[in-house]
Amino acid sequence: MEKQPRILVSQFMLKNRVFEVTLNRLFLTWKELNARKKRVSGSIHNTFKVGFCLAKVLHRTRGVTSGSHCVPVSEIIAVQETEVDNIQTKDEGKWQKMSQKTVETYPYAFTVFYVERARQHRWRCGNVTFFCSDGLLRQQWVQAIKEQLSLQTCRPKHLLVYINPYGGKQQGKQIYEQKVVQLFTLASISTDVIVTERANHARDHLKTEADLKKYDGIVCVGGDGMFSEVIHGLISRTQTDSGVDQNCAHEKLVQCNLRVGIIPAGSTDCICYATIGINDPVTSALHIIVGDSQALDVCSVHHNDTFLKYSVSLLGYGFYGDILADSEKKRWMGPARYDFSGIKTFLSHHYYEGTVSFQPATDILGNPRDKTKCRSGCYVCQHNGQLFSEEIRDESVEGGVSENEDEREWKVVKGKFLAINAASMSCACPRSPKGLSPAAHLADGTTDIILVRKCSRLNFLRHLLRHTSKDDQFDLTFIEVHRVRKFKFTPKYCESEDTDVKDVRKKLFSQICRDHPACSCTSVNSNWNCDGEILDHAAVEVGVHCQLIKLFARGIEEKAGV
Ligand SMILES: CCCCCCCCCCCCC/C=C/[C@@H](O)[C@H](COP(=O)(O)O)NC(=O)CCCCCCCCCCCCCCC
Ligand SMILES: Nc1ncnc2c1ncn2[C@@H]1O[C@H](COP(=O)(O)OP(=O)(O)O)[C@@H](O)[C@H]1O
Ligand SMILES: [Ca+2]
Repeated sequence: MEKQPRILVSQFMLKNRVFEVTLNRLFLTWKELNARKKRVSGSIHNTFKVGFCLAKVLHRTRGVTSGSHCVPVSEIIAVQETEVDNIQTKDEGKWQKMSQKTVETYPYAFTVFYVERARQHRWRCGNVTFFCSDGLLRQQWVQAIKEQLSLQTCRPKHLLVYINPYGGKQQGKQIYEQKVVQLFTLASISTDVIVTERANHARDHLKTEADLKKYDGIVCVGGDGMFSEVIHGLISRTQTDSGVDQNCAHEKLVQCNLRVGIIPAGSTDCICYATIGINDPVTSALHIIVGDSQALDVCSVHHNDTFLKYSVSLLGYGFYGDILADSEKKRWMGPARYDFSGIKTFLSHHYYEGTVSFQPATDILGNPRDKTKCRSGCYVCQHNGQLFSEEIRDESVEGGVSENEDEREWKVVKGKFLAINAASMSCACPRSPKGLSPAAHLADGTTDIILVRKCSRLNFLRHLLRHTSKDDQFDLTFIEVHRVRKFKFTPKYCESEDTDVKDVRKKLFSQICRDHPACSCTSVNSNWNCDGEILDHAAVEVGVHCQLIKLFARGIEEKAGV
């Protein structure tokens, strides 16, 4: 077949007007040739139904000026030849068939589907249909656009999808079928879908059974808990395949190559919200289709040299641990369980004693009190990621852990805490759009430890309320925040080798309450909330693994659509 020219320029009809349409390696543009020409009634409009109606073209695309449009090739979803006979145009608010005259004059059409930016970081699938009188010209254009799309090698072709039918409002299956399937089909993505039948089904399948070579990525439909399952399966599988022992807290873990996409259908959806800017299934599906990639830090959590869990968002002891433990009993309430347990936990006002030790990350760019935030293409993440990989290289040359790391000073904070939170990312979510640590980075190799010391209910409420306003939630005397690469927590009432938290509670409960006759405390230790899962131990050792996994995301874009 004849080789396509590098740039295609042709004239096509659109909205009954003539447009000059240009395609090069980077952009598809269309520009009205005679902008003043009056619109003829019954004209062709570029919003219409083709099979199923994806979305109205709202002319919100970046780079749109009046009569001129520009779509990056990297944001084209698909191109299709269009049957002119079946096209319905929207005119004066009503769907109408195109006039016979137009059909006869311009019987050849093709439709381009592309990403449109809407409000609050939402993406939608827009479309535009060009009409012409020459069948060969249409064929040449469709072919050329398809060729450009085939050069987008970062796009996934075959995906493994896990759906949690019980997450959030139990809508996972419906959300996937009604909002995602048609987009994947349009983008020629094939899928193997597994609807989970029990907790840890996805994790175990990934860990031992799934033939990962077959896929270009994994998609999970659910909340943060479901995402956690998927990355546990994927990280464990990658380490096993590479002979790395997860139980060794100081071992360098091997990065996972397969990207993971999250179709939000959970209760908090913090990971999706903080990496894309919104928890919206269509937006997530489009980020998967265009083949976005965002690296993510992962914390490993160990107890006495035994691996417990990984965390990518919140590791919270005290307040958020107690909320989670209480809310698990109220799953039937759906996402509202967190508000209910939140108020209950706030009123109970428990504090916990213990020691937090950490190595402050001093050699990196960024600080938890920064005003600038982690955004798409973040310089801080790139810089610190580079620094981190250089350190790792040096270590492997010398063999063993670098001296620098061991020599770094450990800070020790002892006290009574309402909450100890480690946020590896902002933890932005619909409840708090700026998150627990607004300046935290997705991929800088660090986590922000937020210590909330014992204070009055009123002061704690002030701190909580500031998560929902512009005020600085760290600018309070009882709050400390540190950016770290590693930390340890030791509860005052330590667990012995073989006992778990429940045994400790039993053992110490009587003694504590003898010491404080008026106290209403129910437990001496809290639980760790690890991305929405409860850990079995209170004493933990945590290390950050810089950019261990990758998501189908690009970080939050600086400027959203109008
Ligand atoms: C008074 C208003 C205070 C608003 C404070 C909001 C801070 C919210 C920060 C939330 C960070 C969430 C980090 C992510 C955690 C998720 O991994 C994890 C699992 O998600 P999944 O169920 O989708 O699987 N989710 C959670 O652990 C849920 C945390 C929910 C926190 C809700 C907090 C509500 C607090 C209400 C306090 C009310 C005081 C009222 C006084 C009269
Ligand atoms: N088929 C299933 N039945 C019961 N639990 C499941 C199933 N699939 C996954 N889970 C578990 O459900 C929990 C919550 O899932 P998630 O999708 O995060 O919803 P939510 O955001 O409402 O917590 C996770 O711990 C996950 O392991
Ligand atoms: Ca981080």
